[in-house]
Amino acid sequence: MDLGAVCFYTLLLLTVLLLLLLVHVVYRRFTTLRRNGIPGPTPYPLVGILLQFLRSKTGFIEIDNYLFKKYGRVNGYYFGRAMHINVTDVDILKHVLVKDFSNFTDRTLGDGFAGNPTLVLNGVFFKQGQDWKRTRNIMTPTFSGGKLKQMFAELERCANTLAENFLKRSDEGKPVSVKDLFGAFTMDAIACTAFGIQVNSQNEPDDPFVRHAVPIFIPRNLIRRIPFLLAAIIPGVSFLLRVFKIAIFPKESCDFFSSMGQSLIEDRKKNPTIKMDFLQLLLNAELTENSGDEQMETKESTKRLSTEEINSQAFLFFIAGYETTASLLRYATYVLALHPEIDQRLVQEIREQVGESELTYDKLSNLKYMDQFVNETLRFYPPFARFNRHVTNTVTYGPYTFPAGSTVNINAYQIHHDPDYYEDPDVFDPERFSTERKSTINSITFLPFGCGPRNCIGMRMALVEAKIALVKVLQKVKFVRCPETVVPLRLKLLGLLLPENPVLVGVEKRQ
Ligand code: HEM
Repeated sequence: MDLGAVCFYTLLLLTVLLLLLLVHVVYRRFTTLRRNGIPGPTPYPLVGILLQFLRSKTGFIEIDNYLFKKYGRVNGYYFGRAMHINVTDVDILKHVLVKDFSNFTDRTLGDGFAGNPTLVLNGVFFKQGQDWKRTRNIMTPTFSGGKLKQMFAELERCANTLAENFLKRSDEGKPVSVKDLFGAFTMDAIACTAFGIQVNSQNEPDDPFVRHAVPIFIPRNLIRRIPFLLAAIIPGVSFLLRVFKIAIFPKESCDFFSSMGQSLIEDRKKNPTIKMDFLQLLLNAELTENSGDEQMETKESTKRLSTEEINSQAFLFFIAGYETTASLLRYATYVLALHPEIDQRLVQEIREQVGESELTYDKLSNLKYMDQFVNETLRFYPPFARFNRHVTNTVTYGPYTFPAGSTVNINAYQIHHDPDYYEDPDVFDPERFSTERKSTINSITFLPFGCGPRNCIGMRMALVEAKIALVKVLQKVKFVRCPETVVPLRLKLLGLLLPENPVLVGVEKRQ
């Protein structure tokens, strides 16, 4: 055999060996879950369930339901290369969210997230490990009941504008897309509570704040999602996203909020104010920690947030609080349009407890039926219905081993509609949350704000904001079902729970 042929056959052999090695590595990867006792569908090589996900009209409502029915309360699948484990078992949920929190501290952000600017990545939602803990510890006091009380007047001002706007729409006698009005309200509310600026997005949609905020929440079409989907399949794509700064959040909007926050912070530092917004509260936390002693300073600096970090938190409140709270209000009005008897009870309670008098924080806290109604709305339609935890170290629960690096998914929508956890789960019944009955609900199965040390930091704020809006609006108008109201709602679940079409209801002036 001549030298050329020897080289050719050696190369061929090496190529075959390399291919076999690759097949072996891919095979090992895509059988990891099964080898660890986690049942699930046989994955399509490289893409996992990605194609089913793209085809599905209801997103994870249908997919998770199918997996649960076929494989049980702990099941696994692959999204691209990533290993995912769905859990609806209460005991394991308790371990993941609370008891073994140190092994589940972080969220899995996904490879597609790498290209986002630091304004986004510095937000507490996205931070990891010790850095998350430090940030969360500094932020927690800013959400106390006392601080919220001080923001009450601003929230009330925004809610008054909202009620007036609904009243105007009642004169028009046309179906109303309630999300548009509630979205503008939550935007105003966040602008004043997070940044301390008065925006009237409810009546001035051309305000620069509004113009830059709106694109953040418009879902990307398939073409624009391709780079992020590729990152889930092909190793190395996330590196390219980072290098070329290809971000899920629109760059222009991020730049706008980054420089706006920066100049607000600088301005506040130069001209101290007694404003009571999150920006100021975080700045106060920074100043309180500043002892003036240089040695101390270095030690203490781990306890403070940098200007850049403060800016990121204010931006995050906006991302986390805008769509979620507006969604809660959208679903609440939809329910009221279909259930006039619930509307009646709410209005009666508002008349008895508030009447024509001024609304206060304490009066709001005394609205018991309102609280039951809001909780049941959050159970029935949890706005942020699917969240996750990253598995840091391999851990075993009974027959299941969760490999390090995999992701545990918690589908609150599915858990809230599980007949083993809620009797007649598809019946809307605020009485489930009455004083007598609510103790029968296992807290780990009510997850609209997540659970454990990494739950929603804005929960109290969201509840106060939503309840003020409902009181003010229901004092003025009534929601009714109209021919354009779609019943039942068709929903899609990605992380947020969204209706397929805008929710349209009739609005009538309350007599
Ligand atoms: C009805 C409205 C809201 C709902 C349903 C909601 C729901 C959630 C959920 C499910 C999580 C994940 C929890 C977990 O992983 O266990 C979360 C996290 C978070 N939410 Fe909310 N949220 C709402 C409003 C707000 C508001 C108004 C703010 C801020 C002003 C906010 C700020 C945050 C932050 C910062 C996190 C991340 C916490 C961390 O990682 O430490 N949320 N939210």
